Amino acid sequence: MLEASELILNADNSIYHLNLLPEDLSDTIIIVGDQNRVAQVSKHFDIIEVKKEKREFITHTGRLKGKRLTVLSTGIGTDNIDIVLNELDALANIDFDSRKIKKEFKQLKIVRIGTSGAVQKDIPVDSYVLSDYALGFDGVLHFYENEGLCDDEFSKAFVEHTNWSNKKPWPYLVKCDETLRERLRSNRIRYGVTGTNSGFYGPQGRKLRLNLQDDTLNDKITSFKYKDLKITNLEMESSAIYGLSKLLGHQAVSLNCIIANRVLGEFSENPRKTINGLIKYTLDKLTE
Ligand SMILES: O=P(O)(O)O[C@H]1O[C@H](CO)[C@@H](O)[C@H]1O
Ligand SMILES: O=c1cc[nH]c(=O)[nH]1
Repeated sequence: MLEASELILNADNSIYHLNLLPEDLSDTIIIVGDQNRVAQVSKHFDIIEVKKEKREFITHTGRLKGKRLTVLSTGIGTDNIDIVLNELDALANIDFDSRKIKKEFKQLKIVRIGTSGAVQKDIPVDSYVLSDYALGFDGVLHFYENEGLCDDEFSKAFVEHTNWSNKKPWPYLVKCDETLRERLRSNRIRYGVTGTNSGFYGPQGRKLRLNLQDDTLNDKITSFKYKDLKITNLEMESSAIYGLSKLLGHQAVSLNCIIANRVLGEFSENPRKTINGLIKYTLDKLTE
């Protein structure tokens, strides 16, 4: 039995941070960083059945072309993803009355629709990248037993190429779910390796007033190659989404809207329009 301090439920039996009851959730879930993006997704639904929120976690569940879908905001960062993935899984796979893990496992499909900055010249702003792999610079996965999940040879080559400081977490590489990737695939999408950072400024090599530990890190990220893989873009959630989904047995894919090109110093002139394009694309694919 899970103690009150471990599986934390609110007075109405909803899960602590997400404020959701098991029946509020569909098994296909779109996660977005920005709270305002939830309505940008759910405005396309034919009907919205559930609207709940707490802190940065806003959830709408509804139906589109007969398919039940949930869209949920995570806020920024892998620390929030640790909360969201664990609570989504609890909603699906733990009985809140008995506080025991259910005998029958329910698999969730999780699709991130997020913004991101490209680190390759040939990935233009306003394009879309599906993360075939996520490379985590954040360290969240190291707190879980994860033997055999990550490609350590890739990480070793990356650490050597970048002269990665041993004061930073060991970068971990996790693959997307191939079945869900197949479902979301098309020639409108590029594919790549997404670096997940623990911050937007220093950790992504942005220098405003503070000096960086390694001024050349982004150049080394751009020039890094392992077999036929190159790092394509940077954002702040995908590695923990992939890592925790794999450990929990769920399918996950991260779709990135490229709003910045860090090599060319460019930023999208209309990010909202580009994000809306990716939202429509994803909804079409999920309801095909
Ligand atoms: O647009 P979202 O989904 O928030 O994703 C990206 O944008 C945020 C930073 O501006 C980070 O969360 C990053 O991953
Ligand atoms: O450069 C960018 C753009 C969006 N989100 C990020 O995390 N980085």
